[in-house]
This record gives sequence, C-alpha cells and structure tokens, in this order.
Amino acid sequence: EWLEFPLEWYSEGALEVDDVLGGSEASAGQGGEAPSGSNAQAVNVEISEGKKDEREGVIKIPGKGVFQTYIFEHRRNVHCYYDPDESAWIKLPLKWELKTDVAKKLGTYGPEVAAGFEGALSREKSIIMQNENYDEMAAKLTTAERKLERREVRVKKLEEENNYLKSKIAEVEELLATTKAECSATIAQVEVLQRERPVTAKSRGGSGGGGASAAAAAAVAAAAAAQTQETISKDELKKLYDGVKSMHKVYLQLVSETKTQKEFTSKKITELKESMKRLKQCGSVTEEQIEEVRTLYRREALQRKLLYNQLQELRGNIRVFCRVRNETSAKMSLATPNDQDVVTVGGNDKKMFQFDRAFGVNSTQDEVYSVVSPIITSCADGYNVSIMAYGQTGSGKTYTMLGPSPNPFSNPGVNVRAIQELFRLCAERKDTTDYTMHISMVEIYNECIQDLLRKDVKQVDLRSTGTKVTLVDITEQPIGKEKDILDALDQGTSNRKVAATKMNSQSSRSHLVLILTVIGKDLVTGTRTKGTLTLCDLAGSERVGKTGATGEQLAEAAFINKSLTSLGQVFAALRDNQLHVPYRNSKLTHLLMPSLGGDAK
Ligand SMILES: Nc1ncnc2c1ncn2[C@@H]1O[C@H](COP(=O)(O)OP(=O)(O)OP(=O)(O)O)[C@@H](O)[C@H]1O
Repeated sequence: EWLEFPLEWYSEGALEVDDVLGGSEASAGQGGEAPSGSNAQAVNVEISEGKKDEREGVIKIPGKGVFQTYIFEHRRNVHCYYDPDESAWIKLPLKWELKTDVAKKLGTYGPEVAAGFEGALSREKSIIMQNENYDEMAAKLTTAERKLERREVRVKKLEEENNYLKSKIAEVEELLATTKAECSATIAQVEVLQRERPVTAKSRGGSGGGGASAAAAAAVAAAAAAQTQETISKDELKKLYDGVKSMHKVYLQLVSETKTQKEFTSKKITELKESMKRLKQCGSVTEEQIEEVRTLYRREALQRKLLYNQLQELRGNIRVFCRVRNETSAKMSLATPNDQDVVTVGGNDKKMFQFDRAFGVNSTQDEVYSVVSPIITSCADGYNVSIMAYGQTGSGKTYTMLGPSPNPFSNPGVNVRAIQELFRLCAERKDTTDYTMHISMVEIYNECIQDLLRKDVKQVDLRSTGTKVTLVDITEQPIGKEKDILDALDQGTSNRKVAATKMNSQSSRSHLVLILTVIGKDLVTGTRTKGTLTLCDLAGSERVGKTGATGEQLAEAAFINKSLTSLGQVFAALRDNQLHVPYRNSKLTHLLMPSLGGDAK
C-alpha cells in the first residue's frame, strides 16, 4: 500500500530532482535510507549506496529532506519513497515521475503497442495507462457517470422549478396589470366626481340654503358619475372610497409579493448557473476518464485481434481439407479411415494423403462449414481470407461452395453460411463497430475476367500497385441483409450461365470468384479496418490428356491447367517462404494475391 503524495507539499516549493540525482546529499539525507522495517520487506526492495539501478532515484523535498526513491516492478513505473515520519511508502506525483529518464523510457511502451493501429499515444497517457488498472478505471468511470446522472436529474428539477416560478411571475404580473388598470379607472371616476361636486353643491345651495352637507355633495357626485343625473349618497361615496383603498392595499401586497418572487427566482437562477458550471467541470473530468478508458479499450481490442490472429496462424495460415463426394453409382475410389487421412483405394497401389481434416461421404454441409467458420472472424477483424474449392469436374465443388443443384439455398454451402456468419458477427459487434459490406462476383474464363453482377456481363481489367490489386470498374453491390446475398448470387449465377452459352462453353469450365469486402469502423476509437472474404469455386482440375479435348476445348483446358498449376506454384512458394511468389503467372493467382500472402488466411 502506498500513500498518495500530499498536495500541500507542492506549495512548500518546487521539487528538486536533477540537482540531487546521484549527488552526495542523497546519502547524507535525513530520510534517505530505505528502512529494513516491515514495510520495506513487504515490497522486497533493497536500496543502498553503491547498488544503483535505473529504478532508483533521489528526491529533495524542501522542508522535508532528501529521500531515495524506487520504482516497483509490479506497477511498472510508480515512483515511491519511504517517509520515516509517516512510516509508509509515498507515491510520487505523475508530474514528477515524468521528469525521470526511466519514466520517459517506460512511457514509450504504449506507442509501441499501438504502433500502426491508432497513431502514437502521448507519453503521459501511456504512463497513466501502465499505472492504472482497467477495473479501477472502469469503477472510476462508473462513479463519474453516476455523479453526472445525479447532476442531470438535479438540473432537470431546477429547470422545472424555474419554469414554474416564471409562470407564477407571469400570472402575478397579469393580475397586477389588471388591478392597476382597475385602480386607475376608479381614481379617474373619483376625480370626475370631485370636479363636479362643487357645481352640484352650488345648485343645491341656491334652492335649499347655504349649509349643504358633504354627504349630499358626495351623493350628487356619485349620481353624476353614474351619469344618471341622480344624486349619490354619502354612504355610497364612502363605499367607493373604501373599495379604492382596499384595492390599493391589494396592489401594494401584490407588488411586494412580486418582488419576493423575483428575488427568489433570481436566487434560483444563480444556483442553476452554478450547478451548470459545476456540471461542466464534472463533464470535463469525465471526458478525461472516458478518454483513458478508451485508451485501455483500444489496447484490449488490439490485443484481442492480435491474439486471435496468432491463434489462427498457429492453426496454419493455409489449411487444406478434403471432402469425399457421396457417390453410390460409381465404384468408390476414396476412403477416409480417420478424420485426417484419405486413402485412394482404386487401382493396384493404395496411397495415403494427409489433410488438416478429411470428411467422409456422409459429411454434412454444416460439418464442412464448421472447420472454416473460425477464419470468418479474422475477416471481420480486418484480415483477408480466402476459401477455395478444388477438384475434378463433378467432384462436388459447387455443391460444397454454393449448395445442391438446382436449388442451392435448400442446403446452402460455404458461401452463404460464411456470409451469414459475417452478418451475425457484425450484429454482435454493433455496439462497438459499424460494419458495411459489398459483394462482387467475377468469373475467370480463358484468362479473361468477367463482371457477373452487371446486366451486360463485361470484361474487367486487373490493376495492381504494390501489394494492392484492384478490378477496374467492378460492380460492388452493398449488402445489408440475407436477401441481398441471395439476390446477388442468383444474378451472378444466371449471368454466368448466359455468358457460358454465348461462349459455347460450360459454366464449370471457368473459375467463379466471389469477393466480399467488409469495412468496419470502431465506434469507440474511430479506427477503420478492411477485410475481404474471397470464395472461389475453381474450374475442374482434370488433365487435358485424360479428357481427350481438341480445338477450343483444348485451349480452354490449357487455360484452366495453367491457372491451377500457377495456384499450386504460389502455394508451394508460400509454404517454403520463398522470396519470390509467382502471383502474376495467371489472372487467378494475380487476383487472389492479397488473399494468399502476408497475414491472409
Ligand atoms: N456431398 C454431396 N452430397 C450429395 N450430392 C453431392 C455431393 N457433392 C456433389 N453432389 C452432387 O454431385 C453433382 C456434381 O457436383 P458439383 O456440381 O458440385 O461438382 P463440381 O465439382 O462443382 O463440378 P464442376 O467442376 O462441373 O462444376 C451435383 O449433382 C451435386 O448435387
């Protein structure tokens, strides 16, 4: 356990680091020697003069003395020193740590890990990353988020209160305005009456003597106000006067109430503003914490990808499986004694071939797919993956890749299942990654590449720059749901048939290549990945001599042979780690180049 560095020590003066490092003061320091007490033993560190390693340092704290420091192994660069007064190890602040050479060196660890993935991390971030542990960060983040939630609720409440008060003020102001208007009308009325009173009194004095009473005058005035030419009684005038007086009282009361309400509201607004300010500060702290967790997440995500890739590489970047076709009419010439070996039993000599996995005649589409499914994850992770079916005409390549004829989707093969798996993965990762997918479909016939997703099947050129190979103007159909794949496969297959008829050939005399591009955008880090899944149903591999083909068929067979031989040469070169891999010997291998070499699967 370490104690945190007390903040008040900062105010006692700057920490002197460089001056005392390695200086004589270190040994003469007041608290310099690491104690042999239980604390020191607990962390199993010996610090003594003469035995310096790069994890040792010296710190001079004004007012405290000179101390030796040490960086502990199990927390890569937490600098600590033993304070005899506290009888404890004190963790030095990160700002100080960053000044030391060893911390600078350790600080480069993060960028190394992240190199080529997310740009360089700042040294400070990287050090924080190494000091903090993921769970602690997550707990901190949760606490900060809860705080933020509570503050948001409080702000909402204050806003509601504020709105209520505003409406109250509006009501009171309206009432005030009405009362004011009524008061002014009444006052005007009274003034009119008072102006007319002497005239009325005079006229009454003329007829009934000079001692006219005030009550009579008021009555006359009231009568005049009523514009009925009738006289107004003193009582009525008094009533009127009292009414005005009480109204004035109400008016004053309302004014004071409004004033109180206004004061209350402005106090609440100030409170609200302060809350908002605090919330903003709290928001920036949370942002920082989120950024730290994001950094950790990046590292975790990268590590997961690297580990998964390592696992796939350990299983083999190139894997070969054999499926023996279920054929009852012909004499069986192949047997699968176990799940790795295939024995040819036709003819006189038996031969045994070994594969990564061999499937017997009763194998299902699902079983076959299960061995290739793990590499689909690699494609979603941004690697290039290719799956191809190779074999003689009629050996079951199309059945395995697409499905049974004429209704392949009744028991779909590797193609559809692989794309479905990609959809599943994308849906599973939707909270962290946004995926988009495109599909292209081409066939290679007599060394010409045809775009099968265009209405007017068109020949396309292959262009390569460095290790990048592109098909110029190829149709790329976006796919977002299962129906899109079926539609694209349907369109491509029927176009292939039409093209084959035009060329007076058979569709199985060409290589069918399905290219699925998967682009992923990490929603947390913004990192983009691009993986391709290439699915090939190769043309039949029979030898020209055996088929007895002539003329155009011979030329066709020669092209197929050439490309399949090139494919064999490429695999041989990759297996032997040769410097030169002859990708450009055929259109097929050239097109597949990004999906065969490097870290492709
Ligand atoms: N494992 C299997 N189970 C049942 N039927 C199969 C199996 N494999 C192939 N078939 C059937 O055998 C026939 C030939 O298979 P498919 O067309 O797949 O061979 P292919 O190797 O693609 O031939 P091509 O080179 O001519 O395209 C088809 O009718 C197919 O449905």
